[in-house]
Amino acid sequence: MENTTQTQMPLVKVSAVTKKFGGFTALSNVDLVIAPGERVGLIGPNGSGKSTLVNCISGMLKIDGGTIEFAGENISSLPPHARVHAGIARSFQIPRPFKTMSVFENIMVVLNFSGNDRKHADDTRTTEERALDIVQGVGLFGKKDHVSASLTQVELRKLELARAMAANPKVLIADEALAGLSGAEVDEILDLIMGMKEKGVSVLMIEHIMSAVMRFSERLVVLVAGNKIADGLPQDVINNPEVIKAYLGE
Ligand SMILES: Nc1ncnc2c1ncn2[C@@H]1O[C@H](COP(=O)(O)OP(=O)(O)OP(=O)(O)O)[C@@H](O)[C@H]1O
Repeated sequence: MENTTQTQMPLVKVSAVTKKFGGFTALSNVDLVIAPGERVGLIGPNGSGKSTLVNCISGMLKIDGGTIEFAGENISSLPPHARVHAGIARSFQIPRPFKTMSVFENIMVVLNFSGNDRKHADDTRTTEERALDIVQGVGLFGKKDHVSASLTQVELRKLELARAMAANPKVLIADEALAGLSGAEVDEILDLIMGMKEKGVSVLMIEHIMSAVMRFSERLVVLVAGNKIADGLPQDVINNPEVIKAYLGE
């Protein structure tokens, strides 16, 4: 069930990646391609290797075999900060916002340390103006001067998204961004993540909430026990007997 419609140069290209923890193989020859601006859902039963795969892409884990390319460059041995700099942002696990700083200050920190390097040449806004635009973009303008420790759960997710966007990424890895939110809040955060496509940002989303995965994904990838068992259009993938068996057998 490989997607054969991809003709653009992939933004992310994971080829035959293997990751072992001691004698245990957490990922076995996994391939994954993400096109520029594409929204890809990554699902699989608990312990199937989803976090391990995104940790390999973001550089938190070293791979034991295969290659990871980003925009045509082999980044397999780059440290995490160099991958962030190249345009890979990871949200919802680390880094956490600075609790004693305001929403605005949290965005300024990211812009000063990473986003400014990667801003578009024709962007004439000041750093402060850019920070305010980002804060406004996630609906936190009214809270811009509030310390992040005072934010609600859904506001914190918005701040994390804003921090990821401030780094001006080409791909965002959203790892269980919707966990613990109410139905309306899930829709709110999902809308923000889906809106990134208009900014040209690709998103790889790990998520257990299937209704959200189906709404979000242009393509759906399934890992089971460290192997990719399906990769294609979401409707096709969820009707794949091997995928159904993997979930029912959980
Ligand atoms: N640092 C580690 N050392 C040893 N084993 C690990 C380590 N990290 C992950 N594993 C093992 O690798 C397997 C894959 O774990 P991983 O966290 O990638 O799964 P997952 O699909 O993200 O699961 P979940 O949906 O529960 O988050 C599991 O069996 C896990 O116990």
